[in-house]
Amino acid sequence: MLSHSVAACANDLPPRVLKHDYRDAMARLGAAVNVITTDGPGGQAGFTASAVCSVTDEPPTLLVCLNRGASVYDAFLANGVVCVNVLAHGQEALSNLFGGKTSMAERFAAAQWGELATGAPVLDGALVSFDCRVAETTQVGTHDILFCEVLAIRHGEPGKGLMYFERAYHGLGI
Ligand SMILES: NC(=O)c1ccc[n+]([C@@H]2O[C@H](COP(=O)([O-])OP(=O)(O)OC[C@H]3O[C@@H](n4cnc5c(N)ncnc54)[C@H](O)[C@@H]3O)[C@@H](O)[C@H]2O)c1
Ligand SMILES: Cc1cc2c(cc1C)N(C[C@H](O)[C@H](O)[C@H](O)COP(=O)(O)O)c1[nH]c(=O)[nH]c(=O)c1N2
Repeated sequence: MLSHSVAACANDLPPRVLKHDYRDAMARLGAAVNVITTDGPGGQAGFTASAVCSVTDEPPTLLVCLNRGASVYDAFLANGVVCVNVLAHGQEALSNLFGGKTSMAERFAAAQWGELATGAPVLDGALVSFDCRVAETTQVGTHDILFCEVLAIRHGEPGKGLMYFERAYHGLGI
């Protein structure tokens, strides 16, 4: 009962945060940079994502937020498989290529790729890659949240991670 009235109260609050203020604030929430790939009946596609995190280890599941306006959206929807390739420091150019407005051919020509269980492209030189099937999808605002069940993992060479913080890339770690 209490939680119901709290929720009703929360729904009555007026929206106070503008989009650009939200983005300015989010710029301070540092995150790892990943290239998310897919392949299958919808074709090969990939995009850069920082909105990625672990959900549960039983079953091993991570989430990826994908803007429905992205050119890659239809391919991801049709294929139902993804590979989350965690970028290493030094792969900034690849992040920018997969970050938009370049053709898929140009994006994939810039690196070497393998595959694991699903056929989604696995990036040579990634710190680690998670090969997944999309178990569930939820829509929130402009984005789909893909809940991705991990079917196989490939570890790359250890090295510095690539972080995105204050709208710039930074190396992190050893
Ligand atoms: N989650 C996302 O979709 C996301 C995250 C990072 C960057 N981007 C893309 O890269 C561009 C450059 O980003 P930037 O960090 O240099 O500057 P920015 O001012 O556009 O974004 C600052 C921060 O806001 C968040 N953000 C940006 N666009 C978002 C969106 N559409 N939905 C949810 N969160 C969003 C991210 O955390 C981002 O790091 C953005 O305009 C956007 O197109 C998208
Ligand atoms: C560092 C960084 C981080 C992100 C992005 C960009 C960059 C540079 N982009 C944007 C995304 O990569 C871009 O929109 C896609 O490549 C699709 O662009 P096209 O529509 O194909 O031009 C992005 N998009 C998204 O849907 N979810 C995300 O988490 C992120 N994160």
